[in-house]
Amino acid sequence: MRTAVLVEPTEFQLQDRERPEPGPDDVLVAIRDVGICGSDIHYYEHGRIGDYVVDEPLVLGHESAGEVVETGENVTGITPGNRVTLEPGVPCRRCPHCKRGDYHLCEDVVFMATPPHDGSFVEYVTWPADFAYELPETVSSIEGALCEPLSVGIHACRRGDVGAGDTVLVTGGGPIGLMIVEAARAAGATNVIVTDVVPGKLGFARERGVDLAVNVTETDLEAAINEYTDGLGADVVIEASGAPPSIRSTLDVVRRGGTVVLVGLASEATVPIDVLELIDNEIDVHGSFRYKNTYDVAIDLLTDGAVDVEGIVDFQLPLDAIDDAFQRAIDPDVVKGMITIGK
Ligand SMILES: NC(=O)C1=CN([C@@H]2O[C@H](COP(=O)(O)OP(=O)(O)OC[C@H]3O[C@@H](n4cnc5c(N)ncnc54)[C@H](O)[C@@H]3O)[C@@H](O)[C@H]2O)C=CC1
Ligand SMILES: CC(=O)[C@H](N)C(=O)O
Repeated sequence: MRTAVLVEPTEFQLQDRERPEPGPDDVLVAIRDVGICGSDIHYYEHGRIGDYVVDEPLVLGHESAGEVVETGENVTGITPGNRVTLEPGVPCRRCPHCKRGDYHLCEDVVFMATPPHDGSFVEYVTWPADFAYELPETVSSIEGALCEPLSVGIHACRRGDVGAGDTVLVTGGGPIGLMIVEAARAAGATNVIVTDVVPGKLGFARERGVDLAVNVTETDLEAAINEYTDGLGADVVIEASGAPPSIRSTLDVVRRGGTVVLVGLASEATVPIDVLELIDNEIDVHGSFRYKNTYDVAIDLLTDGAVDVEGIVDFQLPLDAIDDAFQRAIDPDVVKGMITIGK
């Protein structure tokens, strides 16, 4: 089967690998669509993300959907021919985190495209059947693949307890920021504001109907939010850029008693914050890591037409053109590239 392998930073090799056999609890999936995530681009360009180092050839890709072609003997409920989306992180199911329901915090998780585990830029993947979710006819394979970043958005909104009537500020208008916007609206937020530093990203966020888009290189964010909220501040601020100045600014723009959710992975390990400001204003600060129990919700939201994920896709290219696809995806104006396999 054709497999795109990152053999060195910025170098993919298309290899022919043996098709895997599903285990008794697995499904064998013919992969159709895979999104290119920011983490894939980071591994492609730099060969590492923090402590995760690509020191062996690695298959990237973890936002994937496809069609079941075979099932293991214990699998019920999914049959060949079903279209599915794959939740890319499979936990150990036995550790204290898994047992208390926080399976996304499992330290032994097998997460696609995170060294040393291969991902889904490949024709076939075997995956535990309970981490494969059937897609209804009305949900496309691309939408299925994008259940992954949408899940990041849903989880972040849950962490921020986003609810009806909230004013939500999302800092960073990349794919994750835009998925947070979708999830926040679906949760009932009535005012959604996005910041960025790239004019094209802000223009795109405006086209997608955000209530306010702020270029923080030109506009004082605190003043803009004060004006927009009559001096109150945003109910929930969800940081999705990872830029230290943006992380620092969250406490200046959240209302007293509000919530800050940190999603963006800071490019610096230490970002100073004013602890007294945090205490005096009784601000809740939450980290948000990946997601748990979001795939069914993501599919329901897509089925109901409550979110738009396909609209963030800039281009689709076949697996053979993966080099071109990554070169295009690096452009800061590009939001989401997709690889199409097996069509
Ligand atoms: N916590 C988690 O579970 C996850 C975290 N992430 C992280 O979330 C962040 C966003 O992911 P993507 O959207 O894929 O990344 P991205 O790099 O495509 O988007 C980030 C956006 O932030 C903008 N930006 C840069 N500096 C800014 C500033 N000072 N103020 C406002 N915007 C600024 C960029 O122009 C870009 O549009 C990344 O740090 C990524 O590593 C991604 C997935 C899961
Ligand atoms: C950090 C990422 O972008 C990636 N989606 C992951 O969850 O590891």
